[in-house]
Amino acid sequence: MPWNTFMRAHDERSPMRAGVIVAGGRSMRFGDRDKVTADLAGVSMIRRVADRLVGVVDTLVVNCRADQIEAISTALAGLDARYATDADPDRGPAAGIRTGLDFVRAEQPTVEYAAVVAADMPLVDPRFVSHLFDRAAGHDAAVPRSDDRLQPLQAVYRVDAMADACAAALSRDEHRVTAAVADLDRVVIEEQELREHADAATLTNVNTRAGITAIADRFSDQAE
Ligand SMILES: Nc1nc2c(ncn2[C@@H]2O[C@H](COP(=O)(O)OP(=O)(O)OP(=O)(O)O)[C@@H](O)[C@H]2O)c(=O)[nH]1
Ligand SMILES: [Mg+2]
Repeated sequence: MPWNTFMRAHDERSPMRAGVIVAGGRSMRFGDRDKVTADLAGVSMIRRVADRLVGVVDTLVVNCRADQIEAISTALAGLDARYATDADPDRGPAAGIRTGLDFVRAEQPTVEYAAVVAADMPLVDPRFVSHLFDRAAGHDAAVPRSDDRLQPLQAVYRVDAMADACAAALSRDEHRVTAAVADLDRVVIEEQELREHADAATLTNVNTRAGITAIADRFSDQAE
């Protein structure tokens, strides 16, 4: 069954939710092209992420470099996505998250929480993203932990708090996203809760061409 490609029907009583797809990396391990627009069983990887997110958010923002917009907007044709481009590219995912959340803060002030998802996580489970929004309520963040590692690139953040925490970390020359997360009032989603609320592959990320091949059969029902 195709994923819902329409934005979540917003309930006026609840605060708006954003989805921020972080896509500004150089895909060095992937080879000679941008992995986020690479084909994954008939559909580009970033499109697969976006199609899964739009059913659980009210607004969609893509963080990338200016030179990626043409290819990414082609991949996302028909979706109402906004673009938050890195003024200073190649400063790592924390800088990308900051760019995306600063954009939301400026352009979409009614958004309190945003799901941040890396563009290379095409198996992101929308049911889990919804759960992360529920768990973040009243806190600054809900971040999963798997194999003893925080997974800050599939997490929900209070927009102001995480934008400020990323800015503070970067100003200390600290580029790890987990350094920013450490400054937040965060809820950590441990393995058992992850198992209960997410598809087992939700955190899978693709770095290489072999990584595409390894998960392609997960999408065989949706191939054109
Ligand atoms: N905005 C921005 N996003 C980044 C940057 N580096 C990585 N990312 C994103 O963060 C996520 C995880 O990063 P990686 O898996 O290292 O991806 P990558 O850096 O493109 O790939 P490699 O060059 O192989 O490390 C991906 O969605 C990337 O697009 C960056 O410098 N700026
Ligand atoms: Mg990288």
